[in-house]
Amino acid sequence: MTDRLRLGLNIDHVATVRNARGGATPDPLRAALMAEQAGADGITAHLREDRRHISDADIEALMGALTLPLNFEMAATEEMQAIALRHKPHAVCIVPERREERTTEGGLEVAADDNRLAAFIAPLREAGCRVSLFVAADEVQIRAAARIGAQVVELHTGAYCDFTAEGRAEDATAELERIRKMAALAQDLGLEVHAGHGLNYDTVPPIAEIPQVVELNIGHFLIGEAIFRGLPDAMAEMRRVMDAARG
Ligand SMILES: CC(=O)[C@@H](O)[C@H](O)COP(=O)(O)O
Ligand SMILES: NCC(=O)COP(=O)(O)O
Repeated sequence: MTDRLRLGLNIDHVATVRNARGGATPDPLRAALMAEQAGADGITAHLREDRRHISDADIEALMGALTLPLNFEMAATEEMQAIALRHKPHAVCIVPERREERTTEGGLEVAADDNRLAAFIAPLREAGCRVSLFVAADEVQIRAAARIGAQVVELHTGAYCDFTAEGRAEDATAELERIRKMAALAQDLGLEVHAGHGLNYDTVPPIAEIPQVVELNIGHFLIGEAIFRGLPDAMAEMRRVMDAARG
């Protein structure tokens, strides 16, 4: 078996359920602590500008209670940079955000914004946060990420997952091939390679087989599965699927 593929659990949508009623339950911290016990390798939480799910208090609570590394997802704004520098999480992942989007739609446009992003990530890296950029499987973006000093790229698997769900097998295969090629390029450029968005038990195996990919961040699907089979069991099945694919 090649190196163990890490599983980061994204707990955003525990907060989505909580916020549906504006109360305190279900608590994303409880899910994170349960995931720790269930063998997660990390926790991912996305503090969106509109706070539609994860709140500032959630991040405070996670930082105070987690023993697992926190991967703090954030937009490239001064507000989020200040929050990240205050907490100094293990990792930050810079993601594009548009208020009107239902979920993250595309990857970060690094090349078109490289000078600003280079200056934006420098203090985060100097504060000891591992800096990841959430990008499409696109050579221009991967090369720009390496150029501006990111340590990690997280490859956006949303298009691949959407094509698969829509039965567009040829498009899914083509996107998967792009992801494979960009994972190899990213590693050649000295970047650590992660992948995430929209992954489920069916779409994970081909991604898990990519040798350069060392971490998957999975949230929406696993939180949904947890409704029916409980979080530990849902995660155990994903672990089994990942390990089986990794060989
Ligand atoms: C970047 C990414 O794909 C997710 O980690 C992100 O959190 C998606 O946004 P929502 O969780 O708001 O759907
Ligand atoms: N960066 C991807 C992530 O954290 C989880 O995305 P999803 O599984 O909720 O789509």
